[in-house]
Amino acid sequence: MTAAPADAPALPDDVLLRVEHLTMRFGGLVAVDDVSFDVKRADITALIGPNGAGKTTVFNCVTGFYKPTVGRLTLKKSAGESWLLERLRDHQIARRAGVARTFQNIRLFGGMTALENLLVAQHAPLMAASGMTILGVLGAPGFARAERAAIEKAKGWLERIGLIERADDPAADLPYGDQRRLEIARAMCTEPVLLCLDEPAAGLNPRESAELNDLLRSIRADDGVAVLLIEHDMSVVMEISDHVVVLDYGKKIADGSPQAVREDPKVIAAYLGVEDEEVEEVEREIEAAEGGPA
Ligand SMILES: Nc1ncnc2c1ncn2[C@@H]1O[C@H](COP(=O)(O)OP(=O)(O)OP(=O)(O)O)[C@@H](O)[C@H]1O
Repeated sequence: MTAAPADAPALPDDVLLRVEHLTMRFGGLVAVDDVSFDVKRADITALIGPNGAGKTTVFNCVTGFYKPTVGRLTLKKSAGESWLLERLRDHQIARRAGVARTFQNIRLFGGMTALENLLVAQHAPLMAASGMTILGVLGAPGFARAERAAIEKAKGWLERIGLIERADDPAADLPYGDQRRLEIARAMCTEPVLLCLDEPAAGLNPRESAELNDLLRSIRADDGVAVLLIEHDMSVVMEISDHVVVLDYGKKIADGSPQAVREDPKVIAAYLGVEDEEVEEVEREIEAAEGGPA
């Protein structure tokens, strides 16, 4: 592992997370190879690429599930101060640095109600209000206040995701798309600065996909929370992302606006599965289709 610098560097105002030279090796396999990119505040950044490109591994490094073999992950803490995520344990990244995540497969507590799932997410502030004592839980006015605030917050999120009528239903009884949005609401109840979503649109029908897009847009606009998502559904990526980072065989091959990335011959080649020497040919075909070189 590379030595981390003595001090976390200050990031430009508009940058929330800076990934620098991220490399992750599993034995002889280089799953992520010298990848660098920025996630800006209140932007939706999509991480895309063919199967096995290294997207989940980048996610796992940002959220602390893996310690990078090499690289620096700087997350802005407050004006002039930053966290170095590679130095923190995963629970510290979630609780102290404010990075929340969801997984490819839904991980709600299926037997608990929708409301209870959102209350569980607020366990940490509730326990802090109890002073970590049973007397605190039973009698302290501070705990009662914190509990009321937690319920209000949970109800507010159920309203936002259109599930207030189903607050008392077990999470497992909800349709798939509702479970996805509930999971995102649960992550948002931890008040993150960065929300990491692993394939949030997977398995959704077009209506559920549109509801997800609306929710993510409102998180960007109303909560000012930056979103980093892995997504295979290009209609979701192109519709809601501000910034797209493309990986292929562990390396970054493109980084820019959805429009720029969509027209990048290297990206098209990666998705079509053509060899490196065929990229120029793809480039010529795109130019021809667009009526000649730009
Ligand atoms: N824990 C691990 N041990 C060994 N190899 C791993 C591990 N995790 C991932 N890999 C390998 O690293 C490479 C990148 O995998 P990763 O899951 O990050 O790709 P991905 O882009 O998320 O793929 P997908 O779109 O299929 O989910 C793959 O070759 C994978 O087999």
